[in-house]
Amino acid sequence: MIVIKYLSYGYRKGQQLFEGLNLTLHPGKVYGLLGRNGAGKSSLIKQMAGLLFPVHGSCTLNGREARHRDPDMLEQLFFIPEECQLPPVTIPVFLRIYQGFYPNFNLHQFEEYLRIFRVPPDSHLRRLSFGQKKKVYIAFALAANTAVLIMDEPTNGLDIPSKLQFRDIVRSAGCCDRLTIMSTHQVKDLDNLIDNVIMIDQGQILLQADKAALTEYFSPEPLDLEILFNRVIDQRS
Ligand SMILES: Nc1ncnc2c1ncn2[C@@H]1O[C@H](COP(=O)(O)OP(=O)(O)OP(=O)(O)O)[C@@H](O)[C@H]1O
Repeated sequence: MIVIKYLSYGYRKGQQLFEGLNLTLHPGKVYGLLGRNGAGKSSLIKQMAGLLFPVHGSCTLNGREARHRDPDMLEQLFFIPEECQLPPVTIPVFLRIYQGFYPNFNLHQFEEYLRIFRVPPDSHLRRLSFGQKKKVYIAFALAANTAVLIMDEPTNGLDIPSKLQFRDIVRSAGCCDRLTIMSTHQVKDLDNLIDNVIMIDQGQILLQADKAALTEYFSPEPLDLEILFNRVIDQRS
């Protein structure tokens, strides 16, 4: 569970991005963090990953302060940044170095995800394109089977077929108690993966709701997250 309580944060003194933010995320759910460019999505999920620290308030992962980045917490947390930096080694060497950090890592799953993404498993990471590197990172992250998986704009840099493969892989990797949160400003890319929607703008949470509840609310009209998102944002402008 991720619990954010009264979190305030700003990059510069006197300029608050978040002020008194509260949010609780539960295991077993896939959260979509939606917001336009500059809304604060990356900053919020970096707080969850312990990469930015609250000025006031707290952010805890399963009861531990994220900012402490305890080894016990880190082996159950995977964060995929928007731009993935990977060491200049082959995939087998990468695996030898990193898989030991994740006790639930599953090699068979990793190989299967690479196969679906069409990345040769013996590739040298230095020779892969931006999108191919991102696929290796995503495959590794899902195969790590951590309790918490945080992805920042995971579909950025993926071409259209790869976005479909991404959706298939995330769906097939879904396990009952993993908490997944994905940020995006491209709502359509993640629409049918998400089961809870969080919309933020200018550092504030505009809406948090289960997609099932939203679907029922909008029934008999089909729920279109992109239209809802634009409507919520328009009301603020
Ligand atoms: N390192 C930084 N130093 C100063 N300001 C920053 C820094 N990183 C982000 N910001 C500012 O914080 C605000 C939120 O940025 P953030 O990257 O969290 O937004 P975002 O919703 O992830 O945007 P995008 O969709 O473009 O990735 C923006 O106004 C941005 O200019």
